[in-house]
Amino acid sequence: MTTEQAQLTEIRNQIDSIDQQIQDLIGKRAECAQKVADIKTQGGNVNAVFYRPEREAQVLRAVKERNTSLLPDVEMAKLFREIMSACLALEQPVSVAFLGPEGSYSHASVVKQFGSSAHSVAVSTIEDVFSAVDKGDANYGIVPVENSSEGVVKSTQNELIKTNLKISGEVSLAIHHCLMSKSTAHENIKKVVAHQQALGQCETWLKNNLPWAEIEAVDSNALAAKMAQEDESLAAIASEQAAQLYQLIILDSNIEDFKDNTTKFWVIGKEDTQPSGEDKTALIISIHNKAGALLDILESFSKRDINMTRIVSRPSTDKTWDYLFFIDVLGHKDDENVKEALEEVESKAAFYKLLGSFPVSPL
Ligand SMILES: C=C(O[C@@H]1C=C(C(=O)O)C=C[C@H]1O)C(=O)O
Repeated sequence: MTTEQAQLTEIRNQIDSIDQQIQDLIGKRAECAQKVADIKTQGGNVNAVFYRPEREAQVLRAVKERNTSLLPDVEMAKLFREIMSACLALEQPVSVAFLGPEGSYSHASVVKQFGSSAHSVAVSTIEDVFSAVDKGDANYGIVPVENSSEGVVKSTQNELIKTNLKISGEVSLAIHHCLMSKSTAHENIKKVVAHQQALGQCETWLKNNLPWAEIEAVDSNALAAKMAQEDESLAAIASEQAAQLYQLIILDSNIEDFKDNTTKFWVIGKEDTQPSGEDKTALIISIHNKAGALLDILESFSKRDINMTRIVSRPSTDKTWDYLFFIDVLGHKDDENVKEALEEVESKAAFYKLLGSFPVSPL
């Protein structure tokens, strides 16, 4: 054996032994998760809630805080995200409705938030995500709220105004588009297919790199990838996961014109989420049409040092030129100062709806 081989064998033996220890510990962790399930279902409780977003956020934050390894904090947290996902599936596999088909960015956000052991349920519209959770066809749903270059998602806003469901989590997903095809050569591509939003986000890149190609908008990027699987003259713009799923070759990565392209998603469910120590609260209000009314409402937050992280306005659909405001603040609705501020806002607003409190995402 050469010295190099001997050195490698030595290290690989060490890795084998570490893996064995990790596996034993994961096994022990799974037993604990099972015990948690037994406690939750004690006395025949059939309404037990297994998924606890605030607890998961706390576990992931602790992982990041403890991390002194060579792995970046987020990579370490992602590993624990998967371990928790598998442990939760032992208690009860959680089902999550998303805007399909598989391989969409909504699908990627399900995996980011719930891990790959979650059971994802593809539906065809954002309205269907809400109704799947409402009817109990899925435990949770994930809906896109806002994209950094394209703005708010109107159909999600419309549903949020009407729904009785609560927001229980937030996922930020960096959107990196890839150009993919069955063919390995750019010159074979006659047409590029993608969702209108993705085409818009890659417009300059397409002009510079595939000036000869025809461009066609289709219903979703994942559908575009499906089409490219069947026709070598097509290239699709979609996610890396879509390329894997539809067995396409990635010709170019990160082809979006704006590099910080990010979409924010919300998790919707039936339960209130307990405080995790670092939370956000989302609400919708409309105000009386008088001078200073909005300022008056915002003061309820600012005088208590409550940080407002987002305010988005849109015309109300039932009264012309009345406005609705979608507001996010830092803090949980049960935190004393947030609670007081919300009570005050409710008393001042013409319309008030609390959408929920949820953990600030550790991932
Ligand atoms: C184990 C529990 O249930 C689930 C699994 C968790 C885990 O594996 O750490 C954390 C929260 C819950 O989603 C719990 O409630 O503590």
